[in-house]
Amino acid sequence: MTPVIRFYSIQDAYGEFSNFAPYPILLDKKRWPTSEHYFQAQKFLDANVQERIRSASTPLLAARLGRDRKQRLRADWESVKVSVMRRAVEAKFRQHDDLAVLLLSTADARIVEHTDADAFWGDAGDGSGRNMLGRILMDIRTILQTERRK
Ligand SMILES: Nc1nc(O)c(N)c(N[C@@H]2O[C@H](COP(=O)(O)O)[C@@H](O)[C@H]2O)n1
Repeated sequence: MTPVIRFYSIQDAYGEFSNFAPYPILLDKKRWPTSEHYFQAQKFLDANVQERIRSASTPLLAARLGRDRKQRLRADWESVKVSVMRRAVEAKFRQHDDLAVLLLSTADARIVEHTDADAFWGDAGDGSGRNMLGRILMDIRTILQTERRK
């Protein structure tokens, strides 16, 4: 049977896979404290709002700012959010080799963001969620496996 790796809290096993884990990334010529900061900031086209989110002191605060609907969400967000997440997560694993090694160590395990707080990026707690973050992680793992086999 395929093993399953469930992650969520950054304090627990495989917490490094969470976007809240403290692994800065360089993207769009800027340094982002976490992939969560980058993802949340891309919801907005206003450079000032993006900058406020980039400067947030914690990923939780960045997420709160990104979820604040007083700010106007970019019109195409629903159609671009998965590719934005993929870009952020790929940057994180390419820019931190220790993370790439950890991801590769999971071999062919199914990776699941396990939380009842999120039915899109996570599994909704009962497996009914889409687990999009887990899927992105597994896609990036496949790319890294292929590259490192060459
Ligand atoms: N720590 C945490 N708390 C929540 O309430 C969550 N929903 C998640 N999931 C992560 O949230 C990010 C997406 O946020 P949006 O709801 O799209 O603004 C993404 O990083 C999920 O992995 N995490």
